Amino acid sequence: MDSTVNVPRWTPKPSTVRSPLKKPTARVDDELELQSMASDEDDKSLSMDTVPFPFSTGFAIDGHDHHHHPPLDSSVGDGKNGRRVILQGLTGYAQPEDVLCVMGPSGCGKSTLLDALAGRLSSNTQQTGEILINGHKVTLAFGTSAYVTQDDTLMTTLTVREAVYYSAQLQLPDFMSISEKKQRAEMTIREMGLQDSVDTRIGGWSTKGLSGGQKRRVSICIEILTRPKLLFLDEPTSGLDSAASYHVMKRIVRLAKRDGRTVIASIHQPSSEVFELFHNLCLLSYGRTVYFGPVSIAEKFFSSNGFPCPSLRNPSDHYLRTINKDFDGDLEQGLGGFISTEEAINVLVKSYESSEIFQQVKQQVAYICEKKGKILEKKGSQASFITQCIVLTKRSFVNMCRDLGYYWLRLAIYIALCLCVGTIFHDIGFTYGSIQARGSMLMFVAAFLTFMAIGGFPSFVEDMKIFERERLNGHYGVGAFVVGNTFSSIPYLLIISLVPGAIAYYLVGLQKSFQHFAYFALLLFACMMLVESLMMTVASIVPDFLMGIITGAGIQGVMMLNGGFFRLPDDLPKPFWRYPMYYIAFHKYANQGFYKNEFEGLTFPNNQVGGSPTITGEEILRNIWQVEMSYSKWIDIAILFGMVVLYRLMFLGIIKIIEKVKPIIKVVTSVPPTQVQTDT
Ligand SMILES: Nc1ncnc2c1ncn2[C@@H]1O[C@H](COP(=O)(O)OP(=O)(O)OP(=O)(O)O)[C@@H](O)[C@H]1O
Repeated sequence: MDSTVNVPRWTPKPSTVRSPLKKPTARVDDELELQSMASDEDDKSLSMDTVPFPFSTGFAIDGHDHHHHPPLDSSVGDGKNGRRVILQGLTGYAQPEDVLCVMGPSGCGKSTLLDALAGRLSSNTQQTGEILINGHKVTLAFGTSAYVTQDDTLMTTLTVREAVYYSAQLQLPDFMSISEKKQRAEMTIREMGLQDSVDTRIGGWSTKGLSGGQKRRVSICIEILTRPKLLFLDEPTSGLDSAASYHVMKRIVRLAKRDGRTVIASIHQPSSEVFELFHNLCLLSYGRTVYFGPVSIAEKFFSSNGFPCPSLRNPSDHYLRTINKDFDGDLEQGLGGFISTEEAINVLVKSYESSEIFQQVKQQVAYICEKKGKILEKKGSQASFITQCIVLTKRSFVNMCRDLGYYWLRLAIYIALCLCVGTIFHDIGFTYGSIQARGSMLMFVAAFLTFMAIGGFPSFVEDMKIFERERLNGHYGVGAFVVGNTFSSIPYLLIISLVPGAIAYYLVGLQKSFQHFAYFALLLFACMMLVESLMMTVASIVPDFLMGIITGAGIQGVMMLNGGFFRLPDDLPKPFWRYPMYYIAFHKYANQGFYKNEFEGLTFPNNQVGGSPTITGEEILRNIWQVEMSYSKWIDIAILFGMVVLYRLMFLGIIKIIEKVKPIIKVVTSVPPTQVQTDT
């Protein structure tokens, strides 16, 4: 409870509702009313985290900056004629204890508005105008607000209880006991009506688990666990039946009321019961505001403009019917005959702009901004770094264990491949020909077995998606994610280095001592970790699974080609391939480590004419494979482990850089309002 702001409530009680068409009330009256209403709640608001959330983004449609705070505009490049406007000239606000409902036809810009408010617009979108929290500019991503996005990005292998409980451990403060965290998780699950499916796995494309509506509720559960001060919900009721929608929304409204939270929700088709739960309504049509104000007077606004709600129709259905021009059809306008939907929208937009409600909204925005409450702090997770690391390692371990595609399928294929290697190179012997066979076999293990790590890429991408969502909502830091992801994979990589490695090693009949096998398995493990780290780095830059696989395979292909087997090191063209690429490719160290481990100490018959009758392993390494003999095989393995650390740090660094650079790009690409107007 760190920010305490005493904010007057603006929304008039139903008895004091003024018709939008009545003469505007003087500002001083508003203030008096505000003050008196505020005093009713003084005690309560002083003890709560309250976050008035005025948003005022973009520019005036007529091009004049006639608002104290420029309104919102958001546009996106259409690839041909400059920019396409998604939102124009929106002004509004949201305040504690209230739920602001954003409604409009599909594609009207609801999600874009929520993204703009939450500071999450994609980089190809330009935004102008101001978004202020308590009168201050605040970046809302990374833990300052919670956002339930339209798509449910959840860990599909976990049960509902596990997903919510892990999340509780990640987000709730360390001073809360384990049982308190469990209790909070259970309570939130019950609040969202999921008590009957607590032990059901969430499920995804491969396995059916929860229904779409149940997943929606799990997503909401996870975000409301910490009772965030500012909550964005993008279509929280999609996929829910009307009763479930009502109960879910009622609980969210209760959360807002009881804890003084600010909630902004976009919604498609609220039943009349759900609609009545909202306080303020922001009705958008093709990026423009048709209405922003109390839900209770929206009906009057529509009827006064000639669009009264028929007696048996749900008001929200009526509003959407009136402002959806995607489908042809004329509307009846009062007694004035029929007009097209486009005209109806224009009438409503113009009427709203000249209405008293709009004046009040602007006054309210100005008032909240003048008051300048406390700056909304970034809270994020309150669990310590160590707790985050432990929980993420556990969660990721469970996920890897249950996701067949992550490691188990790879293990099966590795076993099959190693059986192939073991039978093709079976009992390799110590003939002169076995020198080449040994080299090829070891190179195959170093390059192709590790290459198969790209098979896990789809799972990496899923992990990254979940990370991105949780990171933006401030559930944990990048460092904890990297640690969790690294440590959870170690046991699996050890298994797939040991079991298939042993099959190949002993079937082929490489050096017999255990110490040699241990080195072989350890080197294979280091290579596997390295390739995984490389692929995670690729996933952080190319978070698309097809493009990522192609990129990862390409990088590895180049390294493999350049690792000193297909072209001997001395023959590699100097400027690029020999220096520096040969030293960057991990295959160099992998091949040389395997070769030193196998050839050192062995002697082979020499079939070369004119030479000595035998050739030692060291000579083979130096003269045939051109291995660097100035350091031991343990240095090769140490370099590989060093590369693992470096790649993991690169992974961490890239995520951090992307986080830092994205907002800068946004600022650089955003244009002043007048320019945007020209574009439109
Ligand atoms: N980054 C973007 N690039 C291109 N077009 C975009 C982008 N973001 C939004 N749009 C376009 O803006 C319009 C509004 O999209 P938005 O997702 O905000 O609509 P919505 O009201 O939430 O729709 P729905 O209710 O169907 O989810 C759409 O036509 C969409 O194609």
